[in-house]
Amino acid sequence: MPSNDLGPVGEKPQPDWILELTEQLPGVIFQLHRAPDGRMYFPYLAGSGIQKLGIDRLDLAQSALPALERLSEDGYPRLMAAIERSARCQSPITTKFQLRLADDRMSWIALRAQPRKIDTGTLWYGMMIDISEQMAEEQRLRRLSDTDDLTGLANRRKLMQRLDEEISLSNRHAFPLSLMMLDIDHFKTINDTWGHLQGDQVLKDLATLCQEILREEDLVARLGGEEFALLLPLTPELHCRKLAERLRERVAIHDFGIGPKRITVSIGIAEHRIGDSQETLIHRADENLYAAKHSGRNQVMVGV
Ligand SMILES: Nc1nc2c(ncn2[C@@H]2O[C@H](COP(=O)(O)OP(=O)(O)OP(=O)(O)O)[C@@H](O)[C@H]2O)c(=O)[nH]1
Repeated sequence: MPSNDLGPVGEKPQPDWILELTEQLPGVIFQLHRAPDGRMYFPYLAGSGIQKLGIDRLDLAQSALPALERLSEDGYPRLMAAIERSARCQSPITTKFQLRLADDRMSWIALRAQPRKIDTGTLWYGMMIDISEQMAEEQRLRRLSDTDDLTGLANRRKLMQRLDEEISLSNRHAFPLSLMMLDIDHFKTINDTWGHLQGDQVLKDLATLCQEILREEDLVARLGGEEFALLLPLTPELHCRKLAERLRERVAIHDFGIGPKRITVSIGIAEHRIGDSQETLIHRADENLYAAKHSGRNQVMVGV
């Protein structure tokens, strides 16, 4: 094909070996045409991925709609915005989205395409490839890096990330937000008396108790050792204090495998104030935890 020929390749005869090569590709290569009125179609489509899509390429040569209708709810506006931006700035499209394939599976698709202005609108030269496996692996690794090994709770890294998001929402919209810092009392004695394995079991059971008492949108994290943080979005201090009391009482009567009434916790609470950073909010909750420890442990403290 001459380099100055910008027309659709689907209209030109191709040698057999090109046809064979393109049909075997593990993905899809395409030309996508968009007219000034926004209508789109694929003048050229090739690759083994077309079978997985399960839409006749002759239909797609008339209109891109049957493929666009398979996009996920958030994938559709994202792709449309990418196409619009690419046409306006004549910049490449680099995006990914979820698409329903012929077997009804939602697959993650990566799309790269280069636009060219032509007389009849914009013509993209691009490729799509199924990246569902990579996305699943990425998700698995992200979960691992966000999770505390022993309890399966969120770890400090995840807490900081959520705290960042929730604080910026609260700063912007004045949504209430509360944070509890919780520490097991005399945990060293528990380890020394019952052994480290039993100590680990206490930590796991406490993680379960915390999760049972909170809502799904709350976050329980283990910060390390016997220290936990509970982040409660849309929760004012008064409500948080009631939950903290309930949790403290439940822990105090629970049998962690060493008989009931053996374990207690101290809890410090802080409510978000406009302008707070992660550090100031955590610091206030920590100060209250410290005060709870120094006032005799097995209590909830709010004051500072
Ligand atoms: N079993 C177990 N113990 C841990 C883990 N991480 C930290 N610890 C132990 O937790 C204990 C914490 O002891 P301290 O910091 O003295 O606190 P404490 O004994 O709870 O005393 P107060 O907090 O003042 O009530 C130490 O003995 C640590 O070895 C863990 O993952 N598993």
